[in-house]
Amino acid sequence: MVSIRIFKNMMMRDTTQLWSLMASVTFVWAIFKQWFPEELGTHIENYFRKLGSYFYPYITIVFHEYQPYEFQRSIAYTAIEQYLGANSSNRAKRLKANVIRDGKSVDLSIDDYEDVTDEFQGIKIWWSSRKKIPQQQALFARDDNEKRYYTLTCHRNHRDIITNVYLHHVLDEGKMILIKSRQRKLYTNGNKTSWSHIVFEHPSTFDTLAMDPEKKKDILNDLMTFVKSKDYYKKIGKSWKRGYLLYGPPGTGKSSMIAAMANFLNYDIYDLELTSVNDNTDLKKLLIGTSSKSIIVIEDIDCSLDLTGQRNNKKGEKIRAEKNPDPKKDKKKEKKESEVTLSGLLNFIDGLWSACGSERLIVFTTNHAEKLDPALIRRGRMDKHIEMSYCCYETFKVLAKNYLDLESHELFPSISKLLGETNMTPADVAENLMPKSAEEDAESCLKDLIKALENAKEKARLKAVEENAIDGVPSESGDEHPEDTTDTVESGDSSDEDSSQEDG
Ligand SMILES: Nc1ncnc2c1ncn2[C@@H]1O[C@H](COP(=O)(O)OP(=O)(O)OP(=O)(O)O)[C@@H](O)[C@H]1O
Ligand SMILES: [Mg+2]
Repeated sequence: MVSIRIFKNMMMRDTTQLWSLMASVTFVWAIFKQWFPEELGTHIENYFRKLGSYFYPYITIVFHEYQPYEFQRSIAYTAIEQYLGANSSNRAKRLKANVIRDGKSVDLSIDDYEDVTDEFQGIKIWWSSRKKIPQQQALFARDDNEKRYYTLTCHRNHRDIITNVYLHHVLDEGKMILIKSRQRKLYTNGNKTSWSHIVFEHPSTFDTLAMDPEKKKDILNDLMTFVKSKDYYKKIGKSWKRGYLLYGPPGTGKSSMIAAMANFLNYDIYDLELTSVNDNTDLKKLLIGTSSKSIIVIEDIDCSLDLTGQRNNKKGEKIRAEKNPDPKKDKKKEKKESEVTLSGLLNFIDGLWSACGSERLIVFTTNHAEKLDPALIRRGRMDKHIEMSYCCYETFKVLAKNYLDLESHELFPSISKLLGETNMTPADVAENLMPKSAEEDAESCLKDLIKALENAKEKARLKAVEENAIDGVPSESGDEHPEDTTDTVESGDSSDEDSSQEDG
């Protein structure tokens, strides 16, 4: 330990001495250079450079905070700042603190003029944090004009490993730390061509999401494989993106699943409201403006986009009809607004989408997968189709655990039976499981649910009787299996067979 410290001090002292010697030689040479013919001057300079590199076996790489003509902070500088903050905070003597996440955590980085060492595969690396202060800075001026930079110094024998391996390691790790510590954002296209955002703090996670455990595991595996597959996508010549189609009746957890995905991957969400986008050009502008590590969501795709290429804006129409009773005006507006087409969206997914940015998920949701054009949801565009279905017993067990802290109860078998006989969405089951007053205990919540399931079953039965009567089919009242829609219970496949599929 002591010997390492002595060596380090020697190294740093030698480095400093050699630097000052080199600086003096450079200065003297700058004075004398003008007296030599140009060609001879270049020869002498090259000779000195070789001689210098013989005596000074170190190389230094500089990372500036701002690159010339760039207004954004350099990504490399920011990543190094994070890396050094995380890896040297117990070795550096002075650190800068930045409070993030509404004061809940502190982000550390090494202070100006601080030197720290790092070790990589047995190689020693010296990092320094420096800044250049403009010569004429007002006494109390802010430090906006100060030019900060990091220098990395290492032995020239290790040049290849440092530049090809170590720097990648530093940048990747720095970026990972940055992603973990940053506040995630939910972007919406309030303006026609730009995004506005708020902090994304949806509490949904894969733990709180109730669905068949096998399906959940499959989705988690798919997401984990995706995030680790940068090199694989490159190898197969595909852009690093993946499309998900979430389909199922309202209240089955499609939006909750998107929030859980974002929380799991630490991604931002871009919630794209197609009905407020003017045309394909604006759509492109918006999509190009998205950043990597994000999920681009288009909810209710069947309501936002008509498959003939014209939009069928149900929500928009309703609002317009209320606001603007003049049908002519309405038509005009409709014409103006109906310029985002299916082909525009497909072109984007296939063309620009593939060419710009990476590490993005695009998620479509719909209540009616059968209405969607097969071209839109074919593999390659929507790679994974996930059905969110009615509450089955497995789903109920997750909800009971989350809402009531119950893993088993004598009423569970009755609930399991009823769930097999009628369709109820997880949203409705969750609502029934939630205590409505401080006095209500877990058992009374389960009883509420049983009552609601029995009501739903009865409603479905009556509806079936009614429909059969209209069709002229005599029906036996009582024990037929209810399969049709009621007010609170949606029709559909209540089977919990895994319908999510994955491309090869
Ligand atoms: N699978 C689920 N797991 C846990 N909670 C759920 C689930 N499905 C629904 N919920 C509850 O119901 C509420 C509504 O669910 P969500 O908005 O995710 O449904 P959706 O499928 O997106 O519906 P829609 O098609 O109407 O948009 C959620 O806030 C959540 O509390
Ligand atoms: Mg939804």
